[in-house]
Amino acid sequence: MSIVHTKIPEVIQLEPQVFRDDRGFFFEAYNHQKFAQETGIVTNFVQDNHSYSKQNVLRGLHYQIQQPQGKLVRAIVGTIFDVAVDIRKSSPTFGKWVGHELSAENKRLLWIPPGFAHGFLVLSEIAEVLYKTTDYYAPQGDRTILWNDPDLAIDWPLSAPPILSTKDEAGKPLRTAEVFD
Ligand SMILES: Cc1cn([C@H]2C[C@H](O)[C@@H](COP(=O)(O)OP(=O)(O)O[C@H]3O[C@@H](C)C(=O)[C@@H](O)[C@H]3O)O2)c(=O)[nH]c1=O
Repeated sequence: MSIVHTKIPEVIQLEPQVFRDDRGFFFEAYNHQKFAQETGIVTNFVQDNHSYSKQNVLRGLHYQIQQPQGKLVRAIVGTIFDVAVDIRKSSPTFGKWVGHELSAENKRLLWIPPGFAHGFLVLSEIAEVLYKTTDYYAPQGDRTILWNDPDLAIDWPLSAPPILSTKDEAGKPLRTAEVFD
C-alpha cells in the first residue's frame, strides 16, 4: 500500500498493492495493522456504508456535529470525485478543500478524518461507493454545507447540473454553518 498526503496533510490517499493473475485480481482493501503502521492513525471503524448513484449525482457536503466520523472511502463501481473540506476553526487549513478521483479502476481510497465535511460527485454512468466510518450514524447531528458555497469555491468537474437531495439543496454556506472548534 502506498500513501500520499494530500495538500491538506491529514487527508490521505491510499493505493493498495493489487495482485493480478489469470483469474483476475486480489487486494486488501483495508488492513487494520497496516493502516495504523503506514498512516500513524489508529482507527476503530464501526460502520460500513454502501451507496449507488447515477451520473451527476452529488452527495454532500456532509458531517456530524456530534459524533464526528472519520471515513475511509472508495469506489467499487465507476468513478467519483471525492471531496474533503476542513471545517475545524482552529486549523490552518480551515475552509480549504481537497478533491481526488476514486474509481473501481484506480482502487484508491481516501481517508477523511473527523472534523471534515465530505461529499462526492459521480463522474461515470453509475457509481457504487463504499466507506467505513469511525462512529455511528447520528441523524440529529447530521449537517450539510452547501456544495457550491462561493467561499469554498470547490472546482467540481461538472458536465451537467448536479442531481441533489432536498437536504443537500438546502445546505448552509460555511460562514453560517456549525463547525468544529
Ligand atoms: C448516512 C446514513 C443514512 N441513513 C439513511 C437516512 C436516509 O433515510 C437515507 C439516505 O441518507 P442521506 O440522504 O443522508 O444519504 P447520503 O446523501 O448518501 O449521505 C452520505 O453522504 C456522504 C457524502 C457521506 O459522507 C455520508 O457520511 C453520508 O452523509 O439513509 C442511514 O440509515 N444510515 C446512515 O449512516
